[in-house]
Amino acid sequence: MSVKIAPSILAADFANLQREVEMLNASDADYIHVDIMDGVFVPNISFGFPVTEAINRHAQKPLDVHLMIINPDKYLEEFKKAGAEIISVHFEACVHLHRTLQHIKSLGCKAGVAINPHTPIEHLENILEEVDLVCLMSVNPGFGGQKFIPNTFSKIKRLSKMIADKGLNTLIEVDGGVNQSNAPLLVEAGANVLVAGNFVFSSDNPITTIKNLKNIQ
Ligand SMILES: O=C(CO)[C@@H](O)[C@H](O)COP(=O)(O)O
Repeated sequence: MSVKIAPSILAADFANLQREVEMLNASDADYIHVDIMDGVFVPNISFGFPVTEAINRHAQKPLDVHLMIINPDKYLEEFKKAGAEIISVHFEACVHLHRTLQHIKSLGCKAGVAINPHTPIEHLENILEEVDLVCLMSVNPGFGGQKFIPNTFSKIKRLSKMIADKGLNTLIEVDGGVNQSNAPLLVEAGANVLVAGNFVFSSDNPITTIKNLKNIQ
């Protein structure tokens, strides 16, 4: 299976969102990664339902919605309505993670769990069967354009083994500081979805940048 690419719309030009989404439609991107930040779980506020819905109105790729918010259960229906196909909640924000994942699936969405750089993947041992995608944060969540944290490599390898040992096909997504230098190593370690924000949108030719990431073996 070739690696899936999920450009993070957080790094797009918000004044030209339709144009940016149309660019992603024309690219090899597999998903559009949508970062929702509440200013409480993370020290930044991004955007909410109306902007997600506006992105979805133009998108021809599935929306991969990453909720960096407390109390995600309260907002799952709204994000489903706004167009989310994958909804990832943070392990650190969910007291009843099993219940939250069932809730996401009951809406017909794929259920993802995002974990912070300091959170051991071993915490997912007893929930992995319920998870469609694990989003390994390779930066502290809250901002685009940060430096990649190298402990991600060992987390990918351990998670890959855990998934294989259980006979699952859970996707491993890496999010934060992904670029052309670390991407081949991430894929080699076992990542199958790469989120890239600034690396894509700040490049001279985002379509070519996405294609180059996609062609990593
Ligand atoms: O969730 C986050 C940040 O909290 C990420 O999705 C970033 O948006 C990725 O951006 P880059 O690090 O690739 O610029």
